Amino acid sequence: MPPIYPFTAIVGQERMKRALVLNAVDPRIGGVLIRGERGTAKSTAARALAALLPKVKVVSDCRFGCDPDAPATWCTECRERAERGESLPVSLRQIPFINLPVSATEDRVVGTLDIEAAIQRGERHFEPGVLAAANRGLLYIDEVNLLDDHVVDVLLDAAAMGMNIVEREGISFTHPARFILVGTMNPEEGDLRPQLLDRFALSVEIYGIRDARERVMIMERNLAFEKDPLAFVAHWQPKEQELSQQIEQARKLLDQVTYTSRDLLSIASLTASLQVDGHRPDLVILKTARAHAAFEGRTSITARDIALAAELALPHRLKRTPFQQASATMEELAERIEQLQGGATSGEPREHPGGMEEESGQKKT
Ligand SMILES: Nc1ncnc2c1ncn2[C@@H]1O[C@H](COP(=O)(O)OP(=O)(O)OP(=O)(O)O)[C@@H](O)[C@H]1O
Repeated sequence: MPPIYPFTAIVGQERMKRALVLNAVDPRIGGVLIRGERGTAKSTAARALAALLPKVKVVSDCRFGCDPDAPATWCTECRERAERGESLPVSLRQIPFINLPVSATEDRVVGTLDIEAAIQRGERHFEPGVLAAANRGLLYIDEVNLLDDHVVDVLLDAAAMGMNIVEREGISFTHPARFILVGTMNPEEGDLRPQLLDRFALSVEIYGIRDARERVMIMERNLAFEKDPLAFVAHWQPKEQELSQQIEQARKLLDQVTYTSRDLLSIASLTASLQVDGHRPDLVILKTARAHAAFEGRTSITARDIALAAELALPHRLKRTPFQQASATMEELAERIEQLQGGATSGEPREHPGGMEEESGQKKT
């Protein structure tokens, strides 16, 4: 594999980096949509993140990279092998980075069942698609707004469920499809339908950096990388290692992160006052705030975690009137949340267990 430009060598673009890292801490957050200018390190950051993430344990000869420690998520083939009493070989694998082409069809994404083989020979043949290749990795969809709406719908459904179920003529095949979803788009080339927009958990608006010194730094680093990629990668390796370990620690801590009823009330008051649609944003803010607390090595969330999460979860969900600016700044959001924290005095805060599933009825995917 050719050397990859390191994540930690990307200059600025902190909000995009934060959204990506928090999805890596908890892929159940549900992905990030990066909207904005070309040439702003979107694909560089996504590819670099996949390269630095810790290796994962897989069933070595499984086409879907099933997790040997999570039998409930196994594909149809691993399940059948286990039922036959076969022991499944285990190895470590680098997480895959999958780039979805904009011309992708539904079959290419979900995979195909060979019905003729089933009818003529009684055999089940499943040709894996992009969802299989992306399992436990990072799925990058460049120009998601130009992809067929139905394909986006199928992708987002699988991402939310964490599995891909293909059914045809009474035959079905299931495999896990848990991945970090990263979509990008240039709004000048058309927007996503609001229904699809809302199903991306987080969003980030990205612009070219205006500061001349930072632009110089971008040139210098890219020239150094082009001149001697291996030396450049080696130079950044300690920082990459540090971030990788921080993400790994955060993943372990995540289920222990608690929140109080006051935190929930802060989130609810914020989303209610901004009149966002539905309840998805509330859940996304909570999950993201927990991932941020875990990333900083804490086991309870603070108003700042909620503010940082809201900054990522709300921009694409704020309703615009013709005369309104949709982008609430970080400071405005933080101010709102701090006010809400101060005002939420009804009853004593109650500790909740780390898992939000009990509270929201949401299942881990
Ligand atoms: N902030 C940055 N720090 C370091 N390098 C950067 C930065 N922004 C852009 N670059 C460099 O600029 C080039 C273009 O970046 P990249 O291909 O990631 O852009 P992109 O946002 O994915 O654009 P497109 O949508 O056109 O593919 C790369 O060589 C990348 O390393």
